[in-house]
Amino acid sequence: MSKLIPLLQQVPLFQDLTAAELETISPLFVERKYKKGTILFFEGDAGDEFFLIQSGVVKIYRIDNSKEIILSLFREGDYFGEMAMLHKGNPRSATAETLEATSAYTLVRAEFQQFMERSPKLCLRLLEVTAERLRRANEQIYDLTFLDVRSRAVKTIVRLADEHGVRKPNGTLVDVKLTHQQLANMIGTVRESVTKVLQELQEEHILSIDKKQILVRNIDALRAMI
Ligand SMILES: Nc1ncnc2c1ncn2[C@@H]1O[C@@H]2COP(=O)(O)O[C@H]2[C@H]1O
Repeated sequence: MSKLIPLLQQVPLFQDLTAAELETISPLFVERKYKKGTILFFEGDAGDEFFLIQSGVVKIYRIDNSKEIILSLFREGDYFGEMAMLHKGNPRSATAETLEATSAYTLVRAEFQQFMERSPKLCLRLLEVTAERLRRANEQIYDLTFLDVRSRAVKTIVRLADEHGVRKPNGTLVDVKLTHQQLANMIGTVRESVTKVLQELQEEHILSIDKKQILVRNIDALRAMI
């Protein structure tokens, strides 16, 4: 059995495929390894590959005049690059860059489309994830329009804890190393404002930071703020 099959079985997108379908699709993926800081593709590139992360972290962002907004962070079991692939001729909607050494499986458009044509369940799962990402993008628009920096920072940290958190005896550790600048690029503000909010939250004993990793000590207090 291919070593990819256990990963595919854990990814909601592929979880309805039969054992035979998994056996057919798994050899079509190509395993790739990337160093930290590798650009996988740029916004605007032509794209015909789908990426499934085996390990590591990838940031999805847009940049304008050296100002960056991070749209999402993806980790093991997450996929990206499906948008340009679904519609031939659509360019990449954002840039993808590894935040850590990353291992991913890639699949070319023709193979993926063949599978979509054969598997309505795969299409439904793809729609579910796309709808969830749209819901989150709507929330980001709302937050950027109506919330102040502290509320946006709190929401971002709660989301990081929910999506990248590892339970520890003294709280939830966000399992991604992020600089204040990268957090600012997720929140849509400047580094100085993030430093100020993080300082306040540390003084309130809600979180602590060690080697660029956030440990949320009181997630309930953080949730109560949003
Ligand atoms: N707002 C977003 N939230 C989550 N993922 C996104 C968002 N925008 C783009 N992406 C992902 O980033 C990828 C960039 O390349 P694609 O447009 O091919 O496919 C895109 C999606 O997989």
